[in-house]
Amino acid sequence: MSAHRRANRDAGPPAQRPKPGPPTAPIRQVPGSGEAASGAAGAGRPTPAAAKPRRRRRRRGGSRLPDRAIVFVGPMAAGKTSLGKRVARELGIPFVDTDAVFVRQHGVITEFFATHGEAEFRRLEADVIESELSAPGSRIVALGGGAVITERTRRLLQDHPVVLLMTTQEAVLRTANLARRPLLRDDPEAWGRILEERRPFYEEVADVTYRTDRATKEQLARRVAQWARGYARKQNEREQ
Ligand SMILES: Nc1ncnc2c1ncn2[C@@H]1O[C@H](COP(=O)(O)OP(=O)(O)O)[C@@H](O)[C@H]1O
Ligand SMILES: O=C(O)C1=C[C@@H](OP(=O)(O)O)[C@@H](O)[C@H](O)C1
Ligand SMILES: [Mg+2]
Repeated sequence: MSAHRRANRDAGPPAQRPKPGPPTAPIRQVPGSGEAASGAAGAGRPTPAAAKPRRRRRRRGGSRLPDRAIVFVGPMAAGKTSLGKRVARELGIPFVDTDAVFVRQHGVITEFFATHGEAEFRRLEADVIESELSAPGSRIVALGGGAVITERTRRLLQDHPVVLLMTTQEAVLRTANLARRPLLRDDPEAWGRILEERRPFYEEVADVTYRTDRATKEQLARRVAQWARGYARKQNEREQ
């Protein structure tokens, strides 16, 4: 079993194509908690304010974070955008949401779907993602939920640390703004069906999985940030 499969123990069957690159050491997934257990996530960790100066020192050292985009994937309304922003803040690095870039370039997504259809959306979405992933340097990049169905995008993700966020339909229907999501607004219950269609793709690209319905955003932001630092450490060890 590959390292990233071990990290995805609660996310379903093994990927057909193991993803190369770090992490190389096992990163256990705590069953049911959705947290990577490679570090002491949660208890005893510094407050964000206290942690800030230390993060800055680490960043100047230049070796504490992956030197490329850390990518968030997962089903609609799992928390990619909101958690991605928080993790970027926690790590002191930029955040990019590829849906927001799409909107700046092509207009509102619901309207784009209505006028041009999903296939054209996917083509342009993949262009946006390719352009964002090609930029060097540490960044968090949140994708739209359907981005992984495009093979070109999945191929690009092989070269990036990928965090999969998972949740449940019940949690999504409770919290999400469905009007902004063209695939859900007329049929919210489609969420579960769409997830099952895409699940193999999510599992193929993911290095680690977190459940966003079982912990607060604050807890998750710290845990994912910790995981990203561990990923970079292993990457550096491999390169030395
Ligand atoms: N633990 C959590 N992590 C992330 N988002 C959460 C969490 N709990 C509730 N939410 C809410 O779920 C919604 C997720 O929306 P969003 O971040 O846009 O998801 P996505 O980008 O995956 O579609 C937001 O309204 C967010 O406030
Ligand atoms: O899952 C999908 O097909 C989509 C998800 C959306 O992003 P979020 O996952 O951020 O809601 C957005 O890209 C578009 O509405 C299509
Ligand atoms: Mg989003």
